[in-house]
This record gives sequence, structure tokens and C-alpha cells, in this order.
Amino acid sequence: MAVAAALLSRRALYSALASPSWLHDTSSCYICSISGTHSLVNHPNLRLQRGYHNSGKFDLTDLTHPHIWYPNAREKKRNVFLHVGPTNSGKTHNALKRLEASSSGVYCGPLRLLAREVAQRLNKANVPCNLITGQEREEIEGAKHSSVTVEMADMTTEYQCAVIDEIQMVGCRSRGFSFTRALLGLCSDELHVCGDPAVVPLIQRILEPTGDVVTVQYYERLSPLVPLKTTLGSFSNIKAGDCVVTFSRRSIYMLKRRIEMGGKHLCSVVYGSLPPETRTKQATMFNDQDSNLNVLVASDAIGMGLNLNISRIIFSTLEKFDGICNRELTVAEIKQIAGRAGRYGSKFPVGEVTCLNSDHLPLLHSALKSPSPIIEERFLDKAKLSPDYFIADCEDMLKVAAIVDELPLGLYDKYLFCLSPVDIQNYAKKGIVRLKEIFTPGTLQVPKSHNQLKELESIHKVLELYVWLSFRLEDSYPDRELAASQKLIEEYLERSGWQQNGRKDFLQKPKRLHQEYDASQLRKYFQEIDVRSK
Ligand SMILES: Nc1ncnc2c1ncn2[C@@H]1O[C@H](COP(=O)(O)OP(=O)(O)OP(=O)(O)O)[C@@H](O)[C@H]1O
Ligand SMILES: [Mg+2]
Repeated sequence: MAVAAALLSRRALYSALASPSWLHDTSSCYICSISGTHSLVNHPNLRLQRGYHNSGKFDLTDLTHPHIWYPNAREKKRNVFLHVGPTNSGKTHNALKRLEASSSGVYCGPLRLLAREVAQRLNKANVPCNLITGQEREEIEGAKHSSVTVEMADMTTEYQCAVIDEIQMVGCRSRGFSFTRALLGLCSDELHVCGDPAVVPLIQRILEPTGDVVTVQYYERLSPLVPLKTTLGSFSNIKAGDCVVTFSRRSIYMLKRRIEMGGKHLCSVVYGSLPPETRTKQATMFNDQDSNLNVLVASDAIGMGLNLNISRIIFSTLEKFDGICNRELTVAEIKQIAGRAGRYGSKFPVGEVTCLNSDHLPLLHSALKSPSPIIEERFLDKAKLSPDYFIADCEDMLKVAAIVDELPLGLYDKYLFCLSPVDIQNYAKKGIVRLKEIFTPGTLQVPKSHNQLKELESIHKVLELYVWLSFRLEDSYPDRELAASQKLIEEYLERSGWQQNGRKDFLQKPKRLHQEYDASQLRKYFQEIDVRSK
């Protein structure tokens, strides 16, 4: 029985990931109770599928026609514009101009920072725009526009104009399916798709069976990007507007200290596991000309689409750990990150790129000269998929699915928990999870080591998850406000003093946090539920 359940989960998850309509359409959960029968006639997608095959039987393992899973979008003949070109060429800008001029619309981006940048731009242009990400929901009264992270895009609302940014992410193993879903499923008269030219043939093939009208618009870079012939040399050569790129938390803080010890500059930091609001604040402070944080030390969390006041990108390494192994950055990644320098209209009209290590210069130069390789199609063993699709990486979800299958929960709940590592046991037993069961006043102090900082980031992940769930299961996760109000890391960054004094070693100046928490309880909680991070 357990094996059968696990198989069902696997099948359901594969179906869900290839058919992302599942994310917002609970009725398609039917797909995981099929057991090989065909009692699914009430599902609109399947009605369509039946029509498609022109027979009364469905082969539910046949995933070769994903475009028919989105009947609302298929009812339209969408005008699709592909805006493709190098970084900083105005692709997003032009798509957003169309969005601003439309009566209703949605922007779908890969990063929360980017979604926020777009929401701010629209609101500033007097186009009321909501901001909706997994953990944030800032709704503006009367708004007909939304800026969202692509996973949050709604396939059931009709728009006049929709934008999908950084569409080359469609090739990403873990998030690509959300881009595929948006590309096929957004129900919009006009669809603007921005990204790397390498993606054009694939997008054209994917859209071919939809009947949409596709127009490709090529762009040129708006301001020059100059790869330097020499490395940075010494850290004393760091200047305002520099951004040093590295990929681990440890080296981010090490480089920050190294630069600040020079006594000339203070650094903002931006990296993936910083809580999103802290990330936004750090990026804003770096961009703010009146702030004294004029150097940025960042990971590739700044890599896509963002408009930061960077004059020079300095790669400290051209390798990153991608969750499985250390690997060289791809040409596309190098170009994306380098493209943050010298943004058109910013303080620095010419961008420069270099690195710390002279061994890296040849690769850097050749990557910046090369076109990105055409995005390839991938296959999952014997899954019957069209050549332009692959099934998303879902091993982590499958681990959660195996646990969830044992619990007395409905299919939709099971699916939600598969998407997110949470306090499943508590929810299944009591149907409600109070924040105080996770959080009690305690003795947590300002971190004195990188491990403690890491722990603090983990705590924030738990809080983010709580907020994430509270948006989906409001009654069961009632303490959203309390969870969202915790600013541990910001307090740490603000109170530990190093921002005000570059020479101060923040690790040796512990101060107690404003609010204190029971670290051991949180650690235990996090270890129990963080199935994904294993
Ligand atoms: N026609 C224009 N007038 C004024 N500003 C512009 C124009 N085109 C682009 N910009 C500005 O130039 C900057 C870069 O443009 P944009 O973000 O559209 O580039 P992109 O091609 O999308 O780059 P990336 O690939 O890095 O996302 C932005 O700050 C944008 O507002
Ligand atoms: Mg862009």
C-alpha cells in the first residue's frame, strides 16, 4: 500500500510539474487519484484533451501536448512579442511600457526584487499595481495590474497585457516549469516575453501549436560594457560603484570585511538566503546616492534584470556550487551578472567587468564575446513528452511526498506540503499551527559566528514558510502578521554596528537583539521540517 501511495505521489508530482495548472487549479488534483481509470470527464482540461484525441479514452501519461492544458489561453489568439537581446538593451523597459499603457495586466519575473522594482515603477507611473510573491501580498486598491514572481502567476484571470521576463529560465531544472506554464497559460491578448536570444527557436516551437501570432524583436545593448584587460589587483583599488561577486555567504562576508577594513568604503550585501526584505533594503541602500554604502558584495542573486547603480563588476570566482557540485559559471550566467554594470540611465553610463584572479580573465573575456548556447531540450527517460519539454527536478518534493502520503490529509493539502517544508505533523493533528509553537521568547543573541548567522537565516526561512502557508491556509496559519514582523537579520545588520563603522569587526561586537528567541527550539523545529535542504 505504501509503495502504491508513493507511486501515486510520484505520478501526481510528475503530472503536476509537467502540468503546472495544478498549482492554482485544485480540480486538476484529480490527476493523482486516477489509478488508471478515466473518470475525469469533469475536468475542463481533460474535456479538451478528449476532444483532442477524438476518442473517449485518455492516456494520462501522455504529456506531449501541454498547450491544451490551458483552455482559457487557447480560446485567444494571443499576440506574442519576443523581446530578445543582450543585457541592458531595453527589453524589459519596452515590455513594461506596453504593460503601463494597458487597461489590465501582469508582470511575471524570476526574482522578488525584480517584481518589487516593477511594482514600484508602475505605481510611480500612476498605474496602481499589486505586488504578489510567495511571501508578500501588497494589494493596492483598484489595481488592475500585478507584479508577481512567476510561480504566483494566475492562469484564470484575463489580461489585456502580460509580461514574462527572463524567459531563458524556461531551461532551469527546478523552476523552468513555472515559465512554461506562464508561457502557455497566461490568458492575455498581448504577451511580451523578454530574454536571451538563445531561447528564440525553442519558444517559437513551443508556441507553434497554440495558434498565437509570434513577433520577434531584437535589441542592441544601450550602453557599452567593457571587459578590462587587468584584474582588480589590490583591494585598495576598490571604488564607489563596484560590485564584487562571489557565491558563498562566507566569502561574501569575508570580502565585505576586507573592503571595509580599507577604511574607504562600506558595503551592502545581497545574497539568496538573506530574507527578502533585507535584500531589498541592502540593494536600495547601495542604489541610494545619499547612503554611505557605496560598494556591493553580492552573489548571483543580483544576476537577472535588476537595475543597480553598478559601475564595475568584479568576479571573485567564476565557479559556483549549484547544489550538487562546484561548476564553472555558464556563458549565459557570466553575461547576466556582468550585464549589471553600467545600466543605461544610471549614474555609470559605461560598465566595466573584471575579476580578482588573472587566470579567470581569458574565460571572462571569451564568455562576454560569445553568444549564449541555444537552450537545449531535455528528456526524462521514458516520459512521453514533446521534444521541447522536460520534467522539472522534483526529487526534493518526492521526499516530502513520501512523508505526506502517510498523513490523514486531503490531496490538495498534501500537494501544498509537497511544495513547502512545513510542520506537517502539527497541521495534520490539530489543523492549526500557531507561531508560538515554533517561537518562544528565549536567549538567541546576535550571531558570533557564520554558523549562527546561517542559523538565523534558517529561522527566517521557517518564518517565510509560515507566511507562505498563511496565504494559502489562512485559518490554519493565523499568525502571519507576527511572522512577517520578525526582522532578526535586519536588526543584526543594523545593531551590530559594522554598517556605521567599516573598521569594526561585527563578529566581535555582539549585542543582544531587540527580540529574543529560543534558538534550540527553532533549530530542532527547522531540522525536523527542512527535508528539502538535505
Ligand atoms: N528607451 C528608454 N528610455 C529610458 N530608459 C530606458 C530606455 N530603455 C531602457 N531604459 C533603461 O535602461 C535600463 C536597462 O533597461 P532594461 O532593464 O529594459 O534592460 P534589459 O534589456 O531588460 O536588461 P536585462 O537583460 O539585464 O534584464 C533600465 O533602467 C531602463 O529603465
Ligand atoms: Mg530585463
